Amino acid sequence: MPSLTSSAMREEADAYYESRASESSHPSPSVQPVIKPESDHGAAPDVTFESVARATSRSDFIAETCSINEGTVLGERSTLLQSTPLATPLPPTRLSITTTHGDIFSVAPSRTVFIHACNCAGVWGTGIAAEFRLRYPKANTRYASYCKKNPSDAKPGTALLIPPSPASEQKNEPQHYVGCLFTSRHYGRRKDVPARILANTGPALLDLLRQIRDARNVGEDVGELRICKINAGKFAVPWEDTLKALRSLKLEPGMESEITIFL
Ligand SMILES: Nc1ncnc2c1ncn2[C@@H]1O[C@H](COP(=O)(O)OP(=O)(O)OC[C@H]2O[C@H](OP(=O)(O)O)[C@H](O)[C@@H]2O)[C@@H](O)[C@H]1O
Repeated sequence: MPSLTSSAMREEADAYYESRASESSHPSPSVQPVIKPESDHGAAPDVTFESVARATSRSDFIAETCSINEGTVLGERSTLLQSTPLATPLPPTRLSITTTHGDIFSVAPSRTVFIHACNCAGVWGTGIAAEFRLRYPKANTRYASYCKKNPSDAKPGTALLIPPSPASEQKNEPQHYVGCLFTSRHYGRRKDVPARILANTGPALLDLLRQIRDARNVGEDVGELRICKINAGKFAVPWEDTLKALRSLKLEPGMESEITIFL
């Protein structure tokens, strides 16, 4: 395969990435190829179309380009990499899910976020919600008053991130967050139908991830995310359906992507 000129290669690279972007659900990177015009730095890098085709992202392409040109444009390599932010990998756009068995509350590091499905009526009645009520009474009070005082905010498809209580800090107890996903308006016999609960689940988790991102952005130390088999008990939604909804979630930039499900 003959070598391409840098402008021809830029066109090949653009065409290649445009076709990849249309095949994939990942957003197309808003970056430009790093190869400079020949006039910028003398001889064009000796890059073939195979190096473009081998690369799976533009940053791979840069790495590939640099390694191919070791010895010939090595002096320029550092300039290229320093002058461009392109080597940063694309942020994950899907949840990275780890599953484990056991008690969600066992041996949890400080700052862990425990996530469960909630109704919008302010009641942690039975199931794992009752366990939350006993373990985190202050969080229960906060959740109940949020639902009562802000009925227009506590809507299905939203979430509430409850920070650790200051009292737990004073008593030197573990500092835990509670993440409430409002997946059904009511509970018991008035709970929403499974299809509605499922439709609320993705937006509720995204809202929680937004709140976590915002808290971290102002310097809060929000730790790992743990979630139970939400919706699968009292809400009577088949677990596989909820898992599918979690897997298909599209994350926004800066959102936490790692989550552990306790089965
Ligand atoms: N320690 C533990 N570690 C790990 N997993 C644990 C566990 N303990 C239980 N689980 C599992 O956690 C899943 C969720 O099952 P749940 O039935 O609780 O919740 P859900 O999400 O279906 O429903 C929400 C409504 O439940 C309540 O409703 P009430 O108010 O009583 O009307 C709330 O208030 C909401 O409204 C089930 O797989 C359990 O095996």
